[in-house]
Amino acid sequence: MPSMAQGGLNSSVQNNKPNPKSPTASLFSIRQKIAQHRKSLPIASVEKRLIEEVQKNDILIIVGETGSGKTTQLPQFLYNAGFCQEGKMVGITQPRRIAAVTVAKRVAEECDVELGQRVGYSIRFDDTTSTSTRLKYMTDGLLLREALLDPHLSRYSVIIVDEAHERTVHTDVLLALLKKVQRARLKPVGENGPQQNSVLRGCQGRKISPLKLIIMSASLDARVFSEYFGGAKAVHVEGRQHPVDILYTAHPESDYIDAALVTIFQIHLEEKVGDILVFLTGQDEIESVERLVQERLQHLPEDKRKLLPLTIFSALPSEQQMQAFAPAPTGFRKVILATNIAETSITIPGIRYVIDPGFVKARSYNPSKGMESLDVVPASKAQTLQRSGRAGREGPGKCFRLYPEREFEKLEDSTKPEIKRCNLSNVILQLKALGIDDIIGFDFIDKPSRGSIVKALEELRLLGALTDECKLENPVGYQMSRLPLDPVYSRALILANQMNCLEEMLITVAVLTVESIFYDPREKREEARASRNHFASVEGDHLTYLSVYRESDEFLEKRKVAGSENKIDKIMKKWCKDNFVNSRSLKHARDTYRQIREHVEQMGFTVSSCGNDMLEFRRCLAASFFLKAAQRQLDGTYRALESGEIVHIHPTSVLFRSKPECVIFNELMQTSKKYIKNLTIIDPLWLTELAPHHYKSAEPV
Ligand SMILES: Nc1ncnc2c1ncn2[C@@H]1O[C@H](COP(=O)(O)OP(=O)(O)OP(=O)(O)O)[C@@H](O)[C@H]1O
Repeated sequence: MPSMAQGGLNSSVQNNKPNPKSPTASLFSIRQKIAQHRKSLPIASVEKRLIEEVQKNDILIIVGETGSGKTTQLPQFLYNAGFCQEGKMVGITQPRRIAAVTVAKRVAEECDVELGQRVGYSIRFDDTTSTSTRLKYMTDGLLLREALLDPHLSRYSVIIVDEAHERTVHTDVLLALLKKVQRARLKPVGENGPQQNSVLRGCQGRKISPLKLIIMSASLDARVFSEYFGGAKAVHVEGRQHPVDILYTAHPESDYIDAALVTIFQIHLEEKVGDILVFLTGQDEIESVERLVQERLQHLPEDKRKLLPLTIFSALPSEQQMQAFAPAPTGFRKVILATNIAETSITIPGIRYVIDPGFVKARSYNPSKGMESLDVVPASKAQTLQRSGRAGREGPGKCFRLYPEREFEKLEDSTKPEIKRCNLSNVILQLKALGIDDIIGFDFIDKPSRGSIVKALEELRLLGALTDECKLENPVGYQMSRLPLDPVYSRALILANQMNCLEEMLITVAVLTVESIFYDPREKREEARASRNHFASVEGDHLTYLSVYRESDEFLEKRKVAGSENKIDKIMKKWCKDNFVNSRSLKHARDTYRQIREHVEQMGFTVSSCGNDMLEFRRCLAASFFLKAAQRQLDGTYRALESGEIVHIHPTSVLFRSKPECVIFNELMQTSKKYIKNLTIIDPLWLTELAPHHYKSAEPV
């Protein structure tokens, strides 16, 4: 792979400094600092060569160290080189929402423009772009949705797929789609090469020219991508902005949570100024470390307590995630407890220390059993490299890996592509909506197993999205593809609309999207259980969630709480604490409810409620989730009707003790046992009545 050594600098800073006493002086100095910072990035020295490579190659793979400036600078180089003329845009995709948002804000600041003007971001439920936007940061999933409306992606001159090493299912599908779009936008190859004079018409009759594609990461196996794109050129941007010292433990740690806590306090008490970023595996773990940090702080002398724990995980509402990006109050050190959503692309100002216990929660899926599992597994080398890359972005940093160096050598190089370990029904429905019919023959970079494709097609057929010939032809299928939800939840909303319980289903789906609506501290388990009883419905978890949500609504209503979001948040937090409800999860559920409600209303649905007729709502749950039904066996275990698996009711379910005869459930998870979660009691006869195409005879047992 040719590399680009650091050479001359291309950016320039203005020399005509204003009077230091003038009001514009401080603004000038901020601008000057930013300009100097940009000049100092390794990528700045190769701007001209990179642009030449983009001009010469329709597909370019760029590998460069973390922090070298790929994500923030390359789009600006392309803008300056004229790639956004005639209203065209450069699109930059990120696997994570948080990265799309924070990077766009930073680039807008660097360009000295208002966010949403030249530079903007667009993520599910939050679009800041305008007709003036030329550099558009977005999630890979969002670009896939855009392709539904504009199959040639005709508004883009260049698309940059950033952090491609993450190999999310959306990145993989997007790469395949972009390959197709690029071909469609090329004229038949003539003597002048492929990229000249080619003009097609976009969906709105606009002229469209060839599409440039750039694939980018710091930890990319460039060969895999190059081969996939028929020998595409790969270049390496050399140079790292600031050094990061990597430190390992001498021996393996038996308890990585405890080791992380010890390291947090060691840094806090012994190291120089600088904030700390700790990578943990999930919301529960993060919240328990947050509490432990608070507790241990109480044992420190008053003047040593200035450590502020903050959190970042995907179920946290965006504005709360953003709190981690604000500077710590004077004299305080921030310790940010994050999942791997903070692993790539983002720069959190102030971070000098990273603590990496070396684990990640990874989803896997067994299509034949329809069973998902979420296991804590060792992170890959690519992930650990990204993690250490979060230190050293503003100055030299340190990364504390909580395992011995010999363990690092044993890690997998990269993470197994998500497409090989997830339920594909969502992706396949989207591909179908994009007009891609032959899923098995589709040109994936890594083919998912035939078994999981067949299973997903079957599921979509049973949900009524596809015809018996696996074609997307009916209105229900199109409606389902328009909703940004798992097909089974989209179907549930469509059915609820017909059965007059859309309001109840919207709440249910919103609550099901959060990790856990209840707060269950180990030390107060009994008290928490007693409080949960107050919400508990004998008919199951879904109705219990409804009552939590509704009681929180009534509480706000009674108080006639008006005023700022902050005031509402405060009051809600107190209510949640008293009722052992997880306030962050509830807030997330409320936001999601609002967003999905907007979607269904745009689709022309009227949100009506079944009032107290919970029978109708349970019938609707049965009609929606009939693929996940389970029947009690003589020995008290359950048999999942679809797969025949022997399963157990999860102890967190309100039905754990009552053991009803027949239930529907939303999740089948393998942890210490095969557990079903989120259950509602149903009459087994409903299955044959409401899903006769699946349960043909009158005996589902
Ligand atoms: N929000 C921000 N606030 C302050 N500085 C920032 C911010 N975003 C980026 N930077 C600075 O710009 C540098 C380059 O960031 P950029 O995201 O372009 O690098 P990258 O090569 O894409 O890194 P990675 O591979 O880790 O995504 C960072 O190291 C940091 O110094």
